[in-house]
Parts: sequence; structure tokens; C-alpha cells
Amino acid sequence: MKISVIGAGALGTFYAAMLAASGQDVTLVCRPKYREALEKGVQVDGVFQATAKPRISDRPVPADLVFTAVKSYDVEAAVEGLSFNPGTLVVVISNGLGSDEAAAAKIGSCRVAAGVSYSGVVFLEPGRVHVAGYTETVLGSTDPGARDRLDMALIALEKAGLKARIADDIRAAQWEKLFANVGINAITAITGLKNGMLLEIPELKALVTAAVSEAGEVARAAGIRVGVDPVEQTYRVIRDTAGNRSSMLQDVTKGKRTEIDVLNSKIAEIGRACGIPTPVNDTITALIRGIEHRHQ
Ligand SMILES: NC(=O)C1=CN([C@@H]2O[C@H](COP(=O)(O)OP(=O)(O)OC[C@H]3O[C@@H](n4cnc5c(N)ncnc54)[C@H](OP(=O)(O)O)[C@@H]3O)[C@@H](O)[C@H]2O)C=CC1
Ligand SMILES: CC(C)(CO)C(=O)C(=O)O
Repeated sequence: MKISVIGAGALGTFYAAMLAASGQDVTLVCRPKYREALEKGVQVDGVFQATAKPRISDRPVPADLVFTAVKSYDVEAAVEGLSFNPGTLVVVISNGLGSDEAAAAKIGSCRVAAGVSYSGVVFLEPGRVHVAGYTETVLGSTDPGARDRLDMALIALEKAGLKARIADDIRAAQWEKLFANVGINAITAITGLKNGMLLEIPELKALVTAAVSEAGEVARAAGIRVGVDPVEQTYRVIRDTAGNRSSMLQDVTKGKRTEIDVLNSKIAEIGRACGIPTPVNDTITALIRGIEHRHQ
């Protein structure tokens, strides 16, 4: 089976290295600027250690199983120009809501699954990443056609030594991770603090709790049946990733665009549609917009 991983940033390098190190046929699709460095091989350290030499390409390649590991705002462009076998499955691994739907609108929902990654991976340099934590990858699709092929992705990840499971309700699974991202990402990006400090400073703990409680109310109003308490789930992820610099903190540090649109801003947007006020998420969104503006 041919596997391609699109995006040689933190998460893509991690998955490609693990899959390739387990002997699977993997192509890592990168930006042209990274190609030369990646051709020397990729390396993972931290809670996993792996070195591997996946094939490297600076354009999409035909594959049976594709993982996209790009920011939510890059997903549509990443799936454009993919060529498919009849059975190709594209697993969109992104935080937040809407990325797999954006991909499905471009290439058809029967080809698309979503991946929810409980990991904390830091990009060190092209081809080298540090894994601060990994719990599992949750896979799922709303389209029965794609659901039939999820086993292919599950088996590939398990062969790579990565815990994974298929969720019956992928939307609920995405919301369960979203709660943690709504509580952690923007507030660490604004304060510059590692995740764990959010439980150490009482005022920040209260802010996290307020933002996530709003998200919980919005989920209820939107008819999402989550299997966790939103606030407890967020505290658990904070404890599990205490030493992490969140992906949004990494983005603002590099002056990059953030994923606020699919996180706190998305909660506010769905809240408006359901008639649930979200003043805390509105304020957090405004502050991140200001930080993004600073870098423009
Ligand atoms: N890092 C983490 O620990 C976790 C991340 N996630 C989620 O996973 C997704 C990816 O995150 P992360 O790996 O951190 O992001 P990064 O920014 O580190 O990596 C994304 C990479 O993809 C590249 N890219 C974008 N479009 C294409 C394309 N069409 N072809 C080839 N390369 C492309 C980017 O290049 P360029 O920078 O030049 O645009 C960048 O190198 C995000 O949605 C994130 O929220 C989820 C859980 C944990
Ligand atoms: C779980 C968490 C918050 C880990 O830092 C993450 O997903 C991120 O940083 O985007």
C-alpha cells in the first residue's frame, strides 16, 4: 500500500517518520524549500524515537492512503491536484472544525476521513521534530463510503506503533479535542506561557474554564453528543501536555497566521447561529486577531 503524508511540518514529519520507520511505503510531500534537507532523512525524538528515509516529493503523488498534516487554512489547496485510485482514502488531520468538510467539498466526501491527533509535536528544523506527548489518533468519517476504508488507516498507524481508534461519531470526537484547543491555544498564545501554567495561575484557570464552558453550551445547543465533561477534559489535556508550547503559541512566535478561525472564532460563529452568547470566546478571538495584525 502506498501512503503519502502531505505537509512536512511538526505533525507530518512525525507521522511520516513513524510510518516509514515501520517499513511502510511512505512519501512525505513537502514545500520545495524543505526538499534537500528532508532527502537526508527524518528524525523523531522525545516520547518516540525514530529515524527513517521516506520518499520525498515537492508535489502530490498517487497513493492509496493520504494523510494531510497541514494547517486548517491550507487543507483545500493541499487536496487540490491529488490523483486518486478508486479506493484512495484521504485522512485530514487538523485541529478545530470544518477542515475535513472543506476537503470533502473539493474531492468528494466518500474519499475523506477526519483524524483527531492527541499529540504535542514541536518542529525543530526541516526533518527533525520533538514529540512531547502522544495519546492517540482518532479516525472517523461521516460518509459510509469512506468509513468502510478506515481500517486501512487504523492498521497503518498501529503498524507504526501509534495507538489509534475509529470513532462511531467523528463530529463528537472533534468537539472533544476542540474543547481543549479552545481552552489552551489562544490563551497560551496571548500570554506566551506553556500549557501547564494555565492551571497554576487562578485567573487564567478561571478564563480557561469560562471559554470551555461556553464551548460546552454551544455543543449542547448544536446537538453534539460528547462523551466527556468539557472542562474536565481540558484540564486533563493541560496536565498531559503541561510542558508544551501550544501550536498557536508556536505560530504567533513565528509571526504565522493562527488557526483561530476553526477554534474560538468557530465557537462564537456556531454560538451566534444557535442563539448562545459567547462573550469570552469573542474577546479571545479579538485579541488573537490583534496579534495576527501586529505581524502583517
Ligand atoms: N503540532 C502538533 O502537535 C499538533 C498539530 N495538530 C494540527 O495538525 C495540523 C498541522 O499542524 P502542524 O504540523 O503543527 O503545522 P506546521 O505548520 O508545523 O506544518 C504544516 C506544514 O505543511 C506545509 N504545507 C502546507 N500546505 C502544503 C502543501 N499543499 N503541500 C506541502 N506542504 C504543505 C507547511 O508549509 P508552510 O509553512 O510553508 O506553509 C508546513 O511545513 C494543524 O491543523 C494543527 O492544529 C493537531 C494536534 C497536534
Ligand atoms: C493539545 C494541544 C493543546 C497541545 O499543545 C494542541 O493540540 C495544540 O497545541 O494545538
